[in-house]
Amino acid sequence: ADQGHDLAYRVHGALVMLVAGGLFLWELRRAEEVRPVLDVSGYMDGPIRAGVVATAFWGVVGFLVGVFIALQLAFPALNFDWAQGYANFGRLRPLHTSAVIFAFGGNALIATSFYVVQRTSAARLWGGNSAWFVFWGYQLFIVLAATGYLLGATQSKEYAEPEWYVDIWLTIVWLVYLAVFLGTIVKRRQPHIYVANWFYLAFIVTVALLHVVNNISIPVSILGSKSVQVFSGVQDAMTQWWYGHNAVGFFLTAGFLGMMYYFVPKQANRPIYSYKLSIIHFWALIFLYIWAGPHHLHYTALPDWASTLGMVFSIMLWMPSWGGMINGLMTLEGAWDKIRTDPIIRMFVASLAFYGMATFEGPMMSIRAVNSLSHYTDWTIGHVHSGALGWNGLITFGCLYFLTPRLWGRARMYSISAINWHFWLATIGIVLYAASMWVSGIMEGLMWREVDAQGFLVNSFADTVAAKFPMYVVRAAGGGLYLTGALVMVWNMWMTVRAAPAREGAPDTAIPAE
Ligand code: HEM
Ligand code: HEM
Ligand SMILES: [Cu+2]
Repeated sequence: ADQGHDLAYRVHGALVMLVAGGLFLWELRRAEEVRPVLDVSGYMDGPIRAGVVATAFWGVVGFLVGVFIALQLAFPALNFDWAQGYANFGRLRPLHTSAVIFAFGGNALIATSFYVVQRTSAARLWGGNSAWFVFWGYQLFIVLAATGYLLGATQSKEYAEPEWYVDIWLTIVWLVYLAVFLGTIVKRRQPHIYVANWFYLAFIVTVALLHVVNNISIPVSILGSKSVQVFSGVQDAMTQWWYGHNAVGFFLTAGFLGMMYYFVPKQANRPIYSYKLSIIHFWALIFLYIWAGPHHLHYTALPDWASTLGMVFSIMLWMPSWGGMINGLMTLEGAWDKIRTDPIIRMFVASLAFYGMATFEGPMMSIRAVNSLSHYTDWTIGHVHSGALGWNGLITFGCLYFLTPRLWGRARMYSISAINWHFWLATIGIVLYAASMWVSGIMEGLMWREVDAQGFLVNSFADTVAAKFPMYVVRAAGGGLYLTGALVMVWNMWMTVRAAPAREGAPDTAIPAE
């Protein structure tokens, strides 16, 4: 904190010092305390409750920043002069992407994976308080990353912006996460390893690998935040998009499929449609995803063959993706009426529909001819958000509605009609977001390539920016609706914990496996 070469490093030094000091005092104060012996047969749900709260909290923060940067794009005056260098679009954009993917999505994944692995293994989380370390260690990572962006510490790799010391910290937290998850599986009392755990495990292992390889860098000084990448030029670009694409594939897809495979059958009260299909599409998905990264680098210095390879694997990826969607949707066979009566099921179904849409659109955009139109345009942004808001967002909301009453001993959510409101606010928000971005993306793509009879470009870049204004306003409005829905959810969760009727019967015990 005292010797750091730059502001971010010094602030982070002070922050870590405060956290360490606080922990020291906390440990000291409980040193004399007699601690109750934990009920060894019960599940460890404390870190999951904390994770549910953190998911909702970071979700609201991330959506709020999303709406604000959407407004900044429509109304550039919102890049206030007094906030230049801290809260302009360039600083806030990575804050948004990390808040929604890693803070909102990551907390949802950690919390649900801890819930699912205990229930399906009939075992308490392995490693004593390690799960708490994972939870708090991960929050510290989020705070270091977020404050780092505002203070200008970034290695400029999309979705991997944090600097070297934050990366090292995340690696430690992540390895403990892996140990807790694997340890629980090893000590399971149910011989079978349920398929949801396969997806979660693939997510944890692959993200560890991606994170470490993409962040190999040498710090300029041990007392400063700046570091230099080991790879350079096109190798660096390829490593980055191998990482970036598989962050989508394993963070936003495989992990969330783990959620899907537990919570959709549970909420529908039906077995999954096909166990065989789940195994086939699991192996196909993880094998194909790893090769598709070059579709982010079409028409660059990347060799043609690599770009073709990425395109071919992306197109093949359509099949295992839809395998997951079909397996989720068909689980409702015989229970389709629930779509009408149960808004949580409706959220899951809509989420799977958006997953299907995004994984059809992605392979299409990976075709070089299509990409030459879509790349650099808002079409990509629309694709991202139909996956992120539709698939990741809605399935997470469904899981939060499933978990909140169960984790706080309530019979049900406080208000079912508020879930309905949330569903419609979110769905209309997504439709406005995706539709406006399709229009604006295809429009700007076509305007950029329009030439007159002499072969001169017809439109200046500024013309295309001006033409996008109405679509930017519609996108911001869609984001506003989505954010409002999330606030309704937070209110509903709060009221459930405070005022919903208590659940009858015994609390969960670890036998038999659910
Ligand atoms: C209220 C909801 C949201 C709004 C209004 C919003 C808005 C935005 C805006 C304005 C951008 C910058 C686009 C640009 O640079 O042209 C962006 C980027 C991005 N957002 Fe969101 N967002 C929202 C929710 C989410 C969620 C829930 C996720 C993920 C789970 C997400 C993931 C991303 C990603 C990955 C990018 C970067 C896209 C790229 O570089 O291609 N967003 N968002
Ligand atoms: C079969 C599945 C998928 C394929 C083949 C695919 C393919 C693609 C392609 C070709 C691009 C545009 C690259 C460019 O022009 O720069 C892209 C961008 C992106 N996709 Fe997908 N996609 C798939 C599914 C998804 C899903 C389900 C999500 C979200 C949950 C997602 C999130 C993203 C993000 C965040 C980007 C923007 C990356 C960036 O430039 O910052 N994709 N995808
Ligand atoms: Cu990709």
